[in-house]
Amino acid sequence: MTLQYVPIIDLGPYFGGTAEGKAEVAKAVNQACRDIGFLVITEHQIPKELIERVYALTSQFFDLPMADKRKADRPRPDMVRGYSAVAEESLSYSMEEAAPGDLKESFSIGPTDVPAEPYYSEEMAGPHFAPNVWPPELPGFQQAYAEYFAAMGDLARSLMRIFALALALELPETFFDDKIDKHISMFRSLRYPHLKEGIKEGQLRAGAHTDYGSLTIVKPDGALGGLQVCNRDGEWVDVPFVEDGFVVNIGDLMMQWTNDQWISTLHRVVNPPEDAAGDQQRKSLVFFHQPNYDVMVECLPSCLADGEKPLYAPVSSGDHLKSKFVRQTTFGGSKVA
Ligand SMILES: O=C(O)CCC(=O)C(=O)O
Ligand SMILES: [Fe+2]
Repeated sequence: MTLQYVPIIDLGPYFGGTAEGKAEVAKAVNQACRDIGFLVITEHQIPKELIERVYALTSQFFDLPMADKRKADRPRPDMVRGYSAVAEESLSYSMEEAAPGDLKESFSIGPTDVPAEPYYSEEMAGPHFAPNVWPPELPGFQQAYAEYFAAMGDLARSLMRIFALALALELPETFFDDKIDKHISMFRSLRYPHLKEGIKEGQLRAGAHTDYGSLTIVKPDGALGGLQVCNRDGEWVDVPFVEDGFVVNIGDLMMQWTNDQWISTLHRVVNPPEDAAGDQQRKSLVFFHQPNYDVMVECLPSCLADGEKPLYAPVSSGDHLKSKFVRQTTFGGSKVA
């Protein structure tokens, strides 16, 4: 039976380290990625204290006056760093479809503590290791964000190991390790204000889109107006909110790697219901995991049945990401691509 809802999967048995425990988790993850492309994970080993610290500093940042947030403004359209205000981006643009700007503001960082080696600065590295921009006002912010980025990188590596186990018996658990050891991921905090008026026709907190990379790890809060996923029957279903859980979904690159055996699912963030009481402002912490820029993503041999052909031409992780970024930003409503 195909899962039509997002399952909740306890990673405890994987981290417990026994072969049975790992196989049990890998099996559940395989089904989730095949059927709906989303799962909620619990027992993920990320300290609650770190999540709470990042949340608190994120609130402080978004509460700053606009002029102060603008001190950490996004430097260039192809550099996803720093602050973007409400409606400056539309995720639906990345799907080649015109849509009003998303009702969210964001703050983004890329890799921190980048080594002073040519790999990170040569032409091919493009904007992937661009310097971060930080808000000058908030002590502890840079430290907390860098710690969170590192913790998410570690969790993503564990998830990629589970993916390797889930995909094929013949793939070693560490198959992806050397493809993500210089990952070009992005961590982005989001605040969706609770707007009661001025919302345009079709304007959402985040328009329907798929994510680009290998996987995404989201820490949502419980506000009304949350994340929805389009299931195999074409219905929008709510992602369950689990207090200490993370939402994980796979992105387009993982779908290509598996020749569509796993799906990068359309999702969106809806507005709160019109009669929602109180302030239903929503905050989320989103980590977009993206393999090393020079990794060629091409169909895994174990995902090809006899006589089947790869559906996608091989693409480098860096080129794939760059092609998506530029489309996502809007300036005065026109598409920059
Ligand atoms: O805020 C969320 O829960 C998810 C947002 C999202 O899907 C994205 O930014 O790609
Ligand atoms: Fe997304």
